[in-house]
Amino acid sequence: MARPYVTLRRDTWAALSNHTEIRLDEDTLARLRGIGDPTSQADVAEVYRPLTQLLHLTMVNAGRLNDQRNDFLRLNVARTPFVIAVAGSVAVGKSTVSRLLQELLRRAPGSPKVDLITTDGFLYPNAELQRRGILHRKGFPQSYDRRALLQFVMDVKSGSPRVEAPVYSHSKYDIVPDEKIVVEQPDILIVEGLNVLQPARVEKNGLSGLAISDFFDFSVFVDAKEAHIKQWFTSRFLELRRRAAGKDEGFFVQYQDMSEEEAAGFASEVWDTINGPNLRQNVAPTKQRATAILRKNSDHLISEISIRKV
Ligand SMILES: Nc1ncnc2c1ncn2[C@@H]1O[C@H](COP(=O)(O)OP(=O)(O)O)[C@@H](O)[C@H]1O
Ligand SMILES: CC(C)(COP(=O)(O)O)[C@@H](O)C(=O)NCCC(=O)O
Repeated sequence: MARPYVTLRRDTWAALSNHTEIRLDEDTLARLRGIGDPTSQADVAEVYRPLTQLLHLTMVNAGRLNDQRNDFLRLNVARTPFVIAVAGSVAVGKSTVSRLLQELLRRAPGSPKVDLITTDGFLYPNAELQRRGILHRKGFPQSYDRRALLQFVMDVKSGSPRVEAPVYSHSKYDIVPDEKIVVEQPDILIVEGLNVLQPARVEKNGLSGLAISDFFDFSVFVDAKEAHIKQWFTSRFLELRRRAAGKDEGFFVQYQDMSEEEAAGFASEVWDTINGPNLRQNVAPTKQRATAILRKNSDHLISEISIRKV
């Protein structure tokens, strides 16, 4: 049976890259890594350099096609941003992948302006989630203001000069009122989030039939076995709790009185009741929609890469 993907082992993938020097110094890499994420210089060279090259060639050719199409249509419009999505479970390491791609793409020929936004800014505030009875469903598709997110991506992709996105704080566990991220005509926009590859819903009114994924030029799904991701989630929870020790503000203060075992048990329960079901029901089923799938083994090491060929 024909498959739309070509799947390559890491060493075969690494050999595709020419030896253009895209390097990150150790301090920069340390700044980009998420909590508990061991991404190394070897990963940059073997996994992210070929991915950056593939992204860059896709971008250059998409830009050319757009220019020619606009000429044909006699449209006098500027080039609009190339949009890259990064999808995958909670705690799989999307943020590290997104921040690395941002940094590496900034170093690509022409030094493009690369902005990054996370979809958590479009979560409904806790008070609204509570009103809807879905506070225990944070991260599920229905916990986002999907219409506002779609409008945001359409506005950026259409070349609007200035577009604002709301901001979520993990430490407050809520939307930060009055804080905004401003996106001003980047060459590349990276959109990171659990549900970015969800297909369109059929709505009764308004923007029916469209999803943010209709505006992506390239998408990456970060994949791993659920048992490993749960382990990373639990370790991160314990680490964040440790870091909150002695502080009197922030979401993790409430877990200070628990023993390590109780805290691990609590994280495991959050996984089993919220993030695990969300992964299985909503996130994992969108994997095959991605242009690239990065498969991680138990150590976060990317061992296999699949790329859509048709
Ligand atoms: N409770 C938290 N407190 C502070 N930072 C957090 C918390 N949960 C997640 N993060 C950070 O937020 C980012 C997004 O986390 P998450 O949505 O789980 O995606 P991923 O781990 O795939 O990047 C990561 O950089 C992570 O380290
Ligand atoms: C904020 C998130 C929903 C992820 O948001 P994303 O940027 O992927 O849209 C997730 O990281 C999270 O914190 N889930 C919380 C589940 C819970 O503890 O209720």
